[in-house]
Amino acid sequence: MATENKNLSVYDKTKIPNATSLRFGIVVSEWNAEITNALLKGAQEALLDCGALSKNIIQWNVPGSFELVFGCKKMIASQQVNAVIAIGSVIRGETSHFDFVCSATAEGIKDLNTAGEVPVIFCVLTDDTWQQAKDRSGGKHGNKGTEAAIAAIQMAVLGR
Ligand SMILES: Nc1c(NC[C@H](O)[C@H](O)[C@H](O)CO)[nH]c(=O)[nH]c1=O
Ligand SMILES: CC(=O)[C@@H](O)COP(=O)(O)O
Repeated sequence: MATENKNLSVYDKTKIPNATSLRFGIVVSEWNAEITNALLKGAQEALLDCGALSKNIIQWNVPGSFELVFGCKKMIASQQVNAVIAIGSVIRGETSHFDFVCSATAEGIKDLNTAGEVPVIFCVLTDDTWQQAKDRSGGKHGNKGTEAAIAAIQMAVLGR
C-alpha cells in the first residue's frame, strides 16, 4: 500500500505497548532540517503519548543521512537504548548522488539490524520533490516520524 493510501500518523494506542520502561535513541540528519525537525517532532510526540519518559529519549544530530549509520552504531554502543530511530530526508537533485546516499543509508541501517543488537528504525524520507517530503513530515500524508516511533516501541519490546 502506497503512502498515498495510508496516513502515517494514525495508530491505535490500545494496541501499542506502554513505553515507560524503554529507552530510545534518535539520530537526526541536519540536511533538509525543516523536514527532519518535523519528523523528529512527530516521533517525540508519539513516544511521549505512548508513555515514554523525556529523560529516556536521547537525541544526537549528524550532518547528513549518509552519517546516520555511524551515529546509530555509536548510539547503540554507548547509550543502552532499546531501539534507535534514524531520521533523514534525502531529496533528489540533478545527479545520481541521491541514489548513492539512499542506497548506502538503507544498506547501512539494514546491516545494523542484521547485527541484531538493537533495532534501528528507518525513518529516512527519499523523495523526488520538496513537496513529497512536506507531505510525509506532518502534511497531507501524516508524519513518518510518528510511524517510526510506533515501530520503535514495537521492536524494542520484541528485541528485549
Ligand atoms: N543531498 C542530501 C544529502 N547529502 C549529504 C550526505 O548525506 C552526506 O552528508 C555527505 O555526502 C557527506 O558524507 N544528505 C541528506 O540527508 N539529504 C540530501 O538531500
Ligand atoms: C541527495 C543529494 O545528494 C542531492 O540532493 C544532491 O544534489 P545534486 O545531485 O544536484 O548534486
